[in-house]
Amino acid sequence: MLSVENLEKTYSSGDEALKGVSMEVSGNEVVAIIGPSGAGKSTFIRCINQLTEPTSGSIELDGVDLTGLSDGELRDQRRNMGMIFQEYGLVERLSVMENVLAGRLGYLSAWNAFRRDFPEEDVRHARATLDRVGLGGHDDNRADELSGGQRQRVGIARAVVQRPKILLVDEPTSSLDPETSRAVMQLLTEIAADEDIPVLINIHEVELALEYADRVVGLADGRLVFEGSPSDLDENARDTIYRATAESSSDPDGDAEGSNGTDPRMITESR
Ligand SMILES: Nc1ncnc2c1ncn2[C@@H]1O[C@H](COP(=O)(O)OP(=O)(O)OP(=O)(O)O)[C@@H](O)[C@H]1O
Repeated sequence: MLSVENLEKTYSSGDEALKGVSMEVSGNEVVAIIGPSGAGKSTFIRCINQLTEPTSGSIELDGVDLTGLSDGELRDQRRNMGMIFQEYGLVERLSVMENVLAGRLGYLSAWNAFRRDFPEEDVRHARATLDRVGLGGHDDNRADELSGGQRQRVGIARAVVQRPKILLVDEPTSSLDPETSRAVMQLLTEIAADEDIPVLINIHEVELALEYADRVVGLADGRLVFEGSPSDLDENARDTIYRATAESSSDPDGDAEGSNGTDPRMITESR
């Protein structure tokens, strides 16, 4: 289970990207984070993976606090978090198989990692995972020979072979056409069930979140302002998520979100 408590992030530029966000993600649920540009969605995912250091708050994965770890401890904990990126994050000149096996590098000794010497079991698992994501037979293709949708499937396979405890997914469909986007979202929901792990997805496209997520979280101006099932995300809820940024920038007290004060699902303060 991922448990985030009162997470804050202020960049050195002074930008307050997260202002006390708390949430839990567990089981094999698919949770979509939506919100306007600049709401803090990417910062949230990057803080969980410690690609960005939070300013304060706690992040626990299966009871282990991920903040303040030594480099070695962080390396071990990162193995537990599969990360999937908007721009795929592949090494374009390497083969599909080499890219997928990169997900196992964190398990190798430094010497074997240097030589890219993977156990046979890792290679078997990588091949089976490539079949699973619909890329069987593409092992030897270079990554730059693939379409965007295929590249994202390689990114998903690389995360899955880590055998992570959670998948963190940052805008997986932003570079894809609508049909491919739906196929990628479908695959992610199937992986959550097959691997029995939760999936936390930042996503711009609200309709995709509604179709594929079990739960939707709305961020606005660094705060969690909505949390509920897709069916709870009615027009009023959407309005709150997408209006809050504009209102808070003209609200000197910074407490404009939830100002309608009528909907119990709207979260007006950090928990
Ligand atoms: N590296 C950084 N240095 C300084 N400020 C940053 C940095 N990254 C993000 N920010 C600021 O933090 C705030 C939140 O940005 P973030 O990228 O997390 O939002 P987002 O919801 O993911 O937006 P988008 O949907 O456009 O990607 C914004 O004000 C942004 O300008």
